Amino acid sequence: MAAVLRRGFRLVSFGSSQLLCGGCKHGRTSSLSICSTSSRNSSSSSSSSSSHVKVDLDGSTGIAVVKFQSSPVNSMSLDFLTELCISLEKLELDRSCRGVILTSALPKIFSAGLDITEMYGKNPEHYAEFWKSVQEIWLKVYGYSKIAIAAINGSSPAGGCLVSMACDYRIMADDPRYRIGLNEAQLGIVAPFWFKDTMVNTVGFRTTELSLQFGLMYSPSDALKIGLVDQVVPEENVLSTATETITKWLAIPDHAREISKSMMRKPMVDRLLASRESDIKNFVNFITKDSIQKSLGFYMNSLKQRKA
Ligand SMILES: CC/C=C\CCC/C=C/C(=O)SCCNC(=O)CCNC(=O)[C@H](O)C(C)(C)COP(=O)(O)OP(=O)(O)OC[C@H]1O[C@@H](n2cnc3c(N)ncnc32)[C@H](O)[C@@H]1OP(=O)(O)O
Repeated sequence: MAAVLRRGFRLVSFGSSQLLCGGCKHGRTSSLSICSTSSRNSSSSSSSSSSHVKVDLDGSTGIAVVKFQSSPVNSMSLDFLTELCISLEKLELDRSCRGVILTSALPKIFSAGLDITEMYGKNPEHYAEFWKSVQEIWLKVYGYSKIAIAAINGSSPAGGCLVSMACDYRIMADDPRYRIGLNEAQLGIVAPFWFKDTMVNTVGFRTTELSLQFGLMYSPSDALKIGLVDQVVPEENVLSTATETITKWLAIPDHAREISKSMMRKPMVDRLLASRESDIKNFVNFITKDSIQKSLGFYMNSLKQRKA
């Protein structure tokens, strides 16, 4: 079975089989396969690209670089989340991959977080499908069996911060214009319990309490002080530092690292798995409220006006 799955990965970059993405069941795989390309060379390195995500796997080191390439700001739309989840799932099934680096192909932005247009002016069914895909990306990254390092080469608010925190280690570019944090409160929305718990497990209770209530965004140096990121390096060194870092992690026997990680993270993964439906209902009830839609509308307009 594993061999079949691996062959599927080689031949069809974003495979049409649900088997290939057992943890990412949006039922959206076939439409995404249309725009993807892939190639593999003799040393079993490979590249694949879809509209939102590019993957380069170096077969000699076992390191895959997963680049977000969703212009203009890598906002996490349903399609983005689906493609990212499928890419990570395939790498998880690929025995030649031992760790992934998540980074951005765009300048100045790691990810603008969840795509606000997916949460505004749509119907409840759409919100439920979207939220399921948000849950899935968190479940995939937080529970990832392989090493996951975030190379944060730009701003990373809200959902972008969540995905970074779900990784094993975070390296951020030292540009003082960049910001990272869970700023949901500033949009008039509330980070759900699993965003909160991920932050508590990263920076501790008190810092999370202040961060969530104020919707605080941190500069790289402040993020380093509170432990939201593990290292701050010059922007041009972010990817090379991530590669050096992952190489150190690769020196640990996979099974020992993986079981240790699971021991730390499984209770939180299980908590969301046990309450997925109620969490979706809660999100849909919340996001469909007139007052919340109004807040999101104001926020979207303020983003546009800031530019004008
Ligand atoms: C019960 C639980 C309930 C709810 C839980 C919900 C949890 C939500 C999590 C989230 O992730 S919400 C999203 C939070 N994200 C943000 O607040 C980021 C907002 N964006 C920015 O701050 C900036 O855009 C930036 C990312 C710093 C980039 O700045 P820059 O100056 O480079 O670009 P610009 O602002 O001009 O934006 C370009 C373009 O992109 C649109 N945009 C930006 N962010 C988003 C987004 N998150 N979703 C959708 N669209 C976004 C922006 O409006 C511009 O559009 P335009 O070109 O059409 O004007």
